[in-house]
Amino acid sequence: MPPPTFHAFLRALPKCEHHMHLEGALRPHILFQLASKNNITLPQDDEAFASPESLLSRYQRFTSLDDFLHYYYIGMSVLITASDFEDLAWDYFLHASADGVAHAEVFFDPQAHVVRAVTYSTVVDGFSRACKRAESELGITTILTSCFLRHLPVQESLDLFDDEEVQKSYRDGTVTGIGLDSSEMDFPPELFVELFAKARKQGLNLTAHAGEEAPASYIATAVSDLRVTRIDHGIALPSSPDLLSQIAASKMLLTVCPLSNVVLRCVDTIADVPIRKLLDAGVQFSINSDDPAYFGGHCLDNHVAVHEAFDLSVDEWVGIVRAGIEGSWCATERKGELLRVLEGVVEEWRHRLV
Ligand SMILES: Nc1ncnc2[nH]cnc12
Ligand SMILES: [Zn+2]
Repeated sequence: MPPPTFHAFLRALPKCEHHMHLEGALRPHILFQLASKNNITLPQDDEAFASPESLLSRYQRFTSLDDFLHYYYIGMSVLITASDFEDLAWDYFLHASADGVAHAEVFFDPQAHVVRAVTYSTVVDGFSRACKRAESELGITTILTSCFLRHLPVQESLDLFDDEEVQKSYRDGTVTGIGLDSSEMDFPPELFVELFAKARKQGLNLTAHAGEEAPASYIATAVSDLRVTRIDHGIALPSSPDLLSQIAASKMLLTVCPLSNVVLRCVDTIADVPIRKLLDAGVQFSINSDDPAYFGGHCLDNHVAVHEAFDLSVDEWVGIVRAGIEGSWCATERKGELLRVLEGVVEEWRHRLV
């Protein structure tokens, strides 16, 4: 743990979280409660599902992204009603608020719900109700981004994108962007060029998971072919010095998720997340929780873990948080507000931290 004062400083910073999957906030004991309420039978041939405790201990032994995704998709199968989705997101926003998150751009995976006959509107109604509450009761501004699952046939993503309910959510601004997630290896970004071209034409924000387990070439094609304005994870970036310089010069934001990278064995330890390399190269990045219920920590825990591993200076932290504000998809006025809060925090804390 950093000294108590530094921990309080990290908490006080007006952090923007850009990379968290709302379904990844489903904690095992809630998962079991919802399974019982909604009459969902959890797999009986896997002893991990014997109890919330055994499930949680299985989460500590993930072997890869795909091993995690297996549990992630089973877990979310207990979400049925709009209230289930609302309660899940609200639980996340309460944690985010306690962590000092000021602005949250959150993902959800519509294809994983519509395939179970839970309608897109049910999911979006529930999540957007929680977003509205987060804004009015917690003062957290929010943005919802619909992610498409890259392990499924491309045509399924195009069909869902064109669906009337989905289009309505884009038109009315309830959902303002698309992302690309799920199994990465062998599903390179360029497969989804048509989907992203359509979304771009509609003025949606574009992001993609890239360079999490797969090499930097996935980051390159996410940028060149999908024309994303953000990269989720991107930890493979330093392996390509030219691309590293290009991303740094473009000021594109990487949404780095340190605890996730360790738990999913993309790196051995937090010290192997390329935080120092990104800072030295001038790459803009934010620090995020990805799937907090599965990876053992929320946004602040990720900041603390990075501080413990890299012992960053106050100025480096201020730079990271400023990059997060500037790289957010919120309105310019909100960015201005958050930058002023950041200035106030620095003024209040700098003398206490020397
Ligand atoms: N870390 C991750 N990578 C890819 N897809 C995901 N879906 C939820 N978490 C994910
Ligand atoms: Zn993710």
